[in-house]
Amino acid sequence: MDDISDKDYVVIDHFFREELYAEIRSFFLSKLSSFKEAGIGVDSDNQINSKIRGDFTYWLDRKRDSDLQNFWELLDEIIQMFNRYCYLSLSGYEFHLAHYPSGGHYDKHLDQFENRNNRMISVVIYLNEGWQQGDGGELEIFEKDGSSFLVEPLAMRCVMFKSAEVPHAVLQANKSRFSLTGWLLYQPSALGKFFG
Ligand SMILES: O=C(O)CCC(=O)C(=O)O
Ligand SMILES: [Fe+2]
Repeated sequence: MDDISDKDYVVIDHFFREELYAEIRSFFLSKLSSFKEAGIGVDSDNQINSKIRGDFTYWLDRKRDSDLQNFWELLDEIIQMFNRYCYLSLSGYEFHLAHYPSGGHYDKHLDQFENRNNRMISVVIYLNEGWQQGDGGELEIFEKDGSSFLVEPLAMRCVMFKSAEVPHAVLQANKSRFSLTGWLLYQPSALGKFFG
């Protein structure tokens, strides 16, 4: 909590109990055939441009995806913590599973859209067991002074950052790259269901 207040981002390893991690990963694998090519922008603006991003996503829905019940409950706790310790007024979230096939990347961007600015905190959880140097798909985080550093997308690692403040990019993956990505919202939104 202190890190995200001071530095705008935080990287946490071993974020989950093993059991919860295993549940998320097996859910991910069970949905892999239903992923769709991700777009950029919101709603009617939503365009697919694989020059900018090359991932495939599956938007989650708490009611339908009740196999992730333990994850949803953890998320409720995380939101409460942000509200209590960082004085945010988070009241919703939107999450998707993301698959970057080999060759996929995402250019430098911010997670807020021009016409929609309710994404407060970005949360990325990586599911890549046995990731090694050379597999690619590192998350590049840009600091305010323009310097940047790389975060390896290791299994059980969670990265959180302020959606409006931290520019970031996903370097080209040389192997399939799996993650669970989402946004904690200032106001709830159903938009997530309609794009990606
Ligand atoms: O998967 C990641 O490391 C970041 C993904 C991302 O930036 C996004 O989906 O907006
Ligand atoms: Fe992003």
